[in-house]
Amino acid sequence: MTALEAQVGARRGDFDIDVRVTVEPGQTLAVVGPNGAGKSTLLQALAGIVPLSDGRIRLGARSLADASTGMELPTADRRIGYVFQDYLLFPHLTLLDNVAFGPRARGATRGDARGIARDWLDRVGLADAQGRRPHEISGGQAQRVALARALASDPELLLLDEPLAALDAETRVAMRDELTDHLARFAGPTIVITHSRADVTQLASRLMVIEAGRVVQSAPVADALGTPASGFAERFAAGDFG
Ligand SMILES: Nc1ncnc2c1ncn2[C@@H]1O[C@H](COP(=O)(O)OP(=O)(O)OP(=O)(O)O)[C@@H](O)[C@H]1O
Repeated sequence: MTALEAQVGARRGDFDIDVRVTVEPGQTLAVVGPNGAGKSTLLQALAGIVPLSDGRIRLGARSLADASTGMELPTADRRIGYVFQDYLLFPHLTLLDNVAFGPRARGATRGDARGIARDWLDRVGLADAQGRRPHEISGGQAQRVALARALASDPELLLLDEPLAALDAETRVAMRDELTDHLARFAGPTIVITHSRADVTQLASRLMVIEAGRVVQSAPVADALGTPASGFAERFAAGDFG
């Protein structure tokens, strides 16, 4: 079983984060905070897109990064599934090849990678659309492809950056239910960034509030929402952000 244990120091120009995060296998941690608090920076540091300035990242027995030695495992070798805020599908590739990209990058033959991709498109209900390109599908479908692509590479850690934010209200409710099912089947740790209280209560078991690059609160969801530790956390718990 693979837990995430990280102490993440990272810089973005004048801005920096210093966040300790632990997520157990099969657990989902929701990360909330005001705009610019450093939530995406945290995920990008975990994924190796932004280097650590301080701290270390461990995933199970593996060290992904250690600032004390300068070790940074390349993103492709971290075994991380990442759903970006705006999905970032490859526009010129079919849905099948978008999803096959991860397994292919991990060394699967073209045929095997496509087989895995077909299986994942089937699981997210898009088997019939495998030959389409991203501009030919809806936002909800793109969200499903992005999730299939993240999971098809058999990740040990799942990072979701506002995965439902771009969807209309009705689609969001349906996709939240689908995401709940996928997360229940995923054995590794998951971190989901969101601005939605409904996402937190339905998807996550723990909640972490980040403000100005620092952890303000980290607790089981019910405790965090019941005793919010800051003005932002209080407004979030009251459902002011949807
Ligand atoms: N590529 C970059 N170069 C320099 N600064 C950046 C870069 N990306 C983000 N920042 C800055 O880093 C800070 C944190 O940004 P980040 O995207 O991590 O916040 P966030 O909590 O995810 O915000 P949001 O809720 O708006 O997505 C912000 O002040 C932002 O302006």
